Formats: sequence, structure tokens, C-alpha cells
Amino acid sequence: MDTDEQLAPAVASILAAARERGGGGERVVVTDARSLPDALAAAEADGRVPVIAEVKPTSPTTEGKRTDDPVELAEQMVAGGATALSVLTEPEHFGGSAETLERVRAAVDVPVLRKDFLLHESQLDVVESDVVLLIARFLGDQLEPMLTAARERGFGVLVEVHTESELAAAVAAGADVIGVNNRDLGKLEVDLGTFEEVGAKAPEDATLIAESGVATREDAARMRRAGADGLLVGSAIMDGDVRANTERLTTPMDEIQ
Ligand SMILES: O=C(O)c1ccccc1NCC(=O)[C@H](O)[C@H](O)COP(=O)(O)O
Repeated sequence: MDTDEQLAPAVASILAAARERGGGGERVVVTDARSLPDALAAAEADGRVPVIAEVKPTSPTTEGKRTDDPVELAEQMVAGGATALSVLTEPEHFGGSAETLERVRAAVDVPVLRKDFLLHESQLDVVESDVVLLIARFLGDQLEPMLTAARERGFGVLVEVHTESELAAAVAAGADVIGVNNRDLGKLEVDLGTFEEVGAKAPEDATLIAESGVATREDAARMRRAGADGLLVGSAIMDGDVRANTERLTTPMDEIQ
């Protein structure tokens, strides 16, 4: 795992807050998790670009904060063709909350990913979701026990990696849905070449998600050509008309005149 000195100050601050944040009380058990791989396959069969649209009110790399009702934003994303949603629950740096995730999940019928920086098993017990994110870089040798703990509770799990060695650790831990983050959390720089390089080394049968930095249809097509089964998109959807932005990215290039 990184020492905080190797991380951008904003990320070190996110991690410090995550270490302090308590977990839930009672063990959460999800009995009705919506499958992310199934939803991605259904979008593909429909001829839509499979996009996981992210409800991200703010972030360390975003100016200002979006204050619209997150449920309305989520509904617009689904109306725009989003295959699944990602909802930030981190409160201090991203303006998220567990309550927002609960309200969004009750309002839509697509899989909802809980996007947070989970470091302890008890943090899984804060709120039900269909999928949780586990970040290989921050969990180190705790990745496998956290993956097991999440699956035992009924969550689907998206394991995020940024490098080939994190990918190897994720595969060794048993991850089968893997996100390659184009954003380097050490420097907060985004490079779509990361997915192209690291994703190419993933096992054939893994479900692969390209995360971060997808802004245009051309970016989406580039990630799809590199093997992405799904695209996780935050800023480019949250900035402006959320429904129109989602439609633009979920419509295949060959349908655009
Ligand atoms: O988005 C940030 O500014 C950020 C800063 C520090 C740590 C993590 C951060 N983002 C987490 C994410 O993974 C993204 O929200 C997600 O992949 C969507 O990225 P984008 O489409 O580039 O908004």
C-alpha cells in the first residue's frame, strides 16, 4: 500500500478521512443485488454503449458543487441510457452520502455501485448497494479478505487497479470484475493509455471497466476498442445537461451523423 507521501495531497486527505470514518452497526446482507455483468451484457445486446454514469456532486478535481437533487440526476442518467449508476458516498471530498445512495437505488432499476474509499470490513455495513468498489492500491494485502467479506454480504464487487502489479494482485485475490482507473491517484493525472496498457493484460474472462477521463464519444470508442466491457464516467456527464451528456456517450459512433 502507498504511504501518504506518494499520494496527491487531496488523496492523502481522502484516505485519512476514510481511516477515521466509522462503519455501520449491523451487518448488511444484500439479498437482491442487481448484476453489473448482466446489465452490461444487456446494454451490449441493445446496441447501447455500456456506461456506468456517476453521481458525483463534487471532487478534488472539479470546480464547484452540483446541488441538484441526486435522485433527479440519477433518473436523467437512466433516461439517457445509462446501464448502471455509480454513487459517491464519501461525504467530505465528494459531497456524497449513504442516504443519497439509498434514495437513488430505490428510484432506479439498474445496478448501483457504491463509490467510496473502503478500508475496513465494518465500512461495508453502512448501506446496501448492488456493487461496492474496492481499490487495490489502498487495500494492499487486505484486498482478498475485503473481497470475501463483501461477497459474503451479497455485494457484487468492482476491484479497481491502475498498474499491472495491482492487476495481478486483484486477479490473485479472485477479482472477476475489474476497473482500470485512468486517473493516477498518486498524481491525479489522467491518461487513457493506462486502460489500453493495463487492460490488455487482464484475463480474457474478466469483466473490464475503463474508469475516469472519458469525455467524448471518441474517448468512449477508444476504450471500447481496447476491450472495455463498460465505461465509468463522472465529470463529463455531471457537467451540464446530464441526460444529453449520457445520451451522447451511450449512442454508438456509427449512429451519429
Ligand atoms: O474525481 C476525482 O477528482 C478524484 C480525485 C481523487 C481521487 C479519486 C477521484 N475520483 C474517483 C473516480 O474514480 C472517478 O470519480 C470516476 O472514475 C469518474 O471519473 P471521471 O469520469 O474522470 O470524473
